[in-house]
Amino acid sequence: MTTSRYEFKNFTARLDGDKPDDATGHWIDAVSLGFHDRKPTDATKAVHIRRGAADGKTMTGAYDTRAPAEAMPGPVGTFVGYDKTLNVGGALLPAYLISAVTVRPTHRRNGLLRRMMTDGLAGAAEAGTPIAALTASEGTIYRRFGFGCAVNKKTMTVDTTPRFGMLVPAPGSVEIVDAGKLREIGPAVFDDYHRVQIGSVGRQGEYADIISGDLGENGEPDPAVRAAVHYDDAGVIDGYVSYKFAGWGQTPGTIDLIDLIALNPGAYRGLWEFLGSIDLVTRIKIPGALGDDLLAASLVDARTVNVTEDRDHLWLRILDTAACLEARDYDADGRLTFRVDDSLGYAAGTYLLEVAGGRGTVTKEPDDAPSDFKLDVADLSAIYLGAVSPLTLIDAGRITAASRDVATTLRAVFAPGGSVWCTTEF
Ligand SMILES: CC(=O)SCCNC(=O)CCNC(=O)[C@H](O)C(C)(C)COP(=O)(O)OP(=O)(O)OC[C@H]1O[C@@H](n2cnc3c(N)ncnc32)[C@H](O)[C@@H]1OP(=O)(O)O
Repeated sequence: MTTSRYEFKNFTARLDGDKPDDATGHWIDAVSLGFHDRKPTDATKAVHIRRGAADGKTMTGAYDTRAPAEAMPGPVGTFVGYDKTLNVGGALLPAYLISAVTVRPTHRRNGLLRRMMTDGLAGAAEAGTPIAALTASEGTIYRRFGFGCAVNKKTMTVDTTPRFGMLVPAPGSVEIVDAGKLREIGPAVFDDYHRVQIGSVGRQGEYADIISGDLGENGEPDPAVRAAVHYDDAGVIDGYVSYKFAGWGQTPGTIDLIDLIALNPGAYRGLWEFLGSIDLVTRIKIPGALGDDLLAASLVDARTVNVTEDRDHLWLRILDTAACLEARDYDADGRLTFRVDDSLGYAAGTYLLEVAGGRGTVTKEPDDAPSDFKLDVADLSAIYLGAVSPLTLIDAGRITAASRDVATTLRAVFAPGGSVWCTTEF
């Protein structure tokens, strides 16, 4: 495996007048090829470039220096990295987000992903970013780079026939608003939500366009997008929903949820009460639902909620063990020593975590110091937010614990202070 025939270039997306410049246009074509999407028009590419400008994305392209003249122009490998924040419970931690990873089928398994990933992680570590994050197209790719799945998501359908109803009426009220209003309301509500929701990842600028219907799947505005907001008892907006009728061709009548953000459980229940009240529709499809079953617990008939898929969503990769462990809050005190393996080196070592009064202090110990746990950085990353129980990973043979006592202490110390959920797709 060699990457010597390839040239790697980093750049930011650029427009040349109304069109993407050649490098950017070809790079976007390569990404659409990799994900089997339709080739976007120059106008669509320009919309995405303008909308994404504020996210500070660095695009990487891998170019074949031996490409024949007939070959599709542009990179044969693509990769994007940019900086956002991750709510780790008690803090918004700077996070390096990775996305748009593709390698052309004719160049796969030559080490291009490995090269782009290791370069990207090296840059993030050098910049002092303590953690990296991604969502994966397949579950088998990223563990080798130190990523562990920390948050799952559920795809659900909800039956809103008369069986649907809340056990306890929600507080506040709901109003339908013009979807365009979400362009301002949406990001403001999300910012408040991001500050309190463990597992939440800061969103790309394009979200404002998507939830307001300004940017549909084909890059054009989507007039089918509708919106409602929830007001608390004091009349303050504390949640919104963006949704779309799936069309008269669908039986039963169906609404596809685009986004639902609620700052508290009352707003969440209120928005669901509203969705359940929409006439001519008896099914709501949700692409990524709260993992803790709040909806089912709120309903008269929990069987109206059908989980059609429950799978990995947010993958994390700790780059700085001490910074990550000291950043989050803890609900239980404890004194635990971890021996962390990391094939790329960043998080490796033996660390003592001492938790008192909700805060953790980390001391780096000699590598051969005795430890309570031996684990790979992928598994430390998986249990970090608390949604994945360390006991499960111990039983799976992924974490070695010195005793059951230290294992139960670890579970108590790492238990999250609330639900852990990530609604950001990236
Ligand atoms: C964050 C995201 O963007 S997720 C989207 C990922 N992209 C896609 O799914 C699009 C379609 N697939 C592709 O474009 C490519 O097949 C990629 C990007 C997944 C892999 O790119 P490649 O250049 O072939 O990977 P590369 O040769 O660097 O392989 C690196 C390692 O990953 C392994 N690997 C690569 N792809 C896969 C896979 N699909 N499943 C399991 N292992 C894989 C390789 O075996 C290799 O293992 P090793 O180094 O431990 O021996």
